[in-house]
Amino acid sequence: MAMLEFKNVTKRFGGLTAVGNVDFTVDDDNIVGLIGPNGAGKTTIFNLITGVYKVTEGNIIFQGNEITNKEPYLIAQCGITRTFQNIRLFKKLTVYENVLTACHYNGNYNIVETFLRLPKCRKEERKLKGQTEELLEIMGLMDRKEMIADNLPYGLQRRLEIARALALNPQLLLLDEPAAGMNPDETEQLMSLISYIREKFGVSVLIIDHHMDLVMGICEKIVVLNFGCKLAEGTPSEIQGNSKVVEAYLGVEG
Ligand SMILES: Nc1ncnc2c1ncn2[C@@H]1O[C@H](COP(=O)(O)OP(=O)(O)OP(=O)(O)O)[C@@H](O)[C@H]1O
Repeated sequence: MAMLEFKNVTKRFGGLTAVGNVDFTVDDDNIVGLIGPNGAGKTTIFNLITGVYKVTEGNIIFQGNEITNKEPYLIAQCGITRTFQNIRLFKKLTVYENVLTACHYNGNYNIVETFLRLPKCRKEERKLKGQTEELLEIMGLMDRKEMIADNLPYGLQRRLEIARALALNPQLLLLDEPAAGMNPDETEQLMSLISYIREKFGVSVLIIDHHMDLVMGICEKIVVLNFGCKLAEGTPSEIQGNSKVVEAYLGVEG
């Protein structure tokens, strides 16, 4: 069974069809790429999956359950988390605090236990601090843990955002242009990291990116959008050899 089924989904903004009757699936343990020219509807699809935008027509099914038009916090609770094209962090908090606050979402203690500093609360706090350090280690951020997030180099801010998304223990991670602004070396390191994250956390990943080497290098499947419609779907080699895709991206000689 597919982890995520995006079934004949349409999103209209007034007269503009941003996503028109698009369908695709994301299987367990898969990395799927969503590519297409600017304005093709990629981020709108992320906003529909996460409940930020309401679907006009169609259905979104996650692990067999209908999540169409549910509230974003309920969808996050189901196990879908995301990063954003324009990075969203607590800019004035440290790197460590950014991840710890996200880990607290999974904390299993209440306000009374916290106030009274009961043993259960102290044990939970130790567990969350351990989780935070493990995530910082994996993301290569441990040596910057006391740095204010806003002062981190751009590429590391993107890694920090992924760490925060992973702190919520997702089953499906949505990454919106994680390599934006990165140089080729950083992009290559990020590719290895995303593959490692899939193995380590057993998550599926849906990724939007314009770096073709990244998308072609790590995805099992690629979905290509153009003007809100699905133009093609297939393995990286199928997509690279698809004449419609080459035409949409590169244009044809007149
Ligand atoms: N809230 C909104 N209101 C009106 N139109 C919107 C809204 N959000 C997106 N759109 C429109 O929907 C279309 C698809 O936009 P979207 O941001 O999904 O494209 P994209 O493929 O992610 O592009 P990019 O690669 O530039 O980020 C665009 O024409 C955009 O202007």
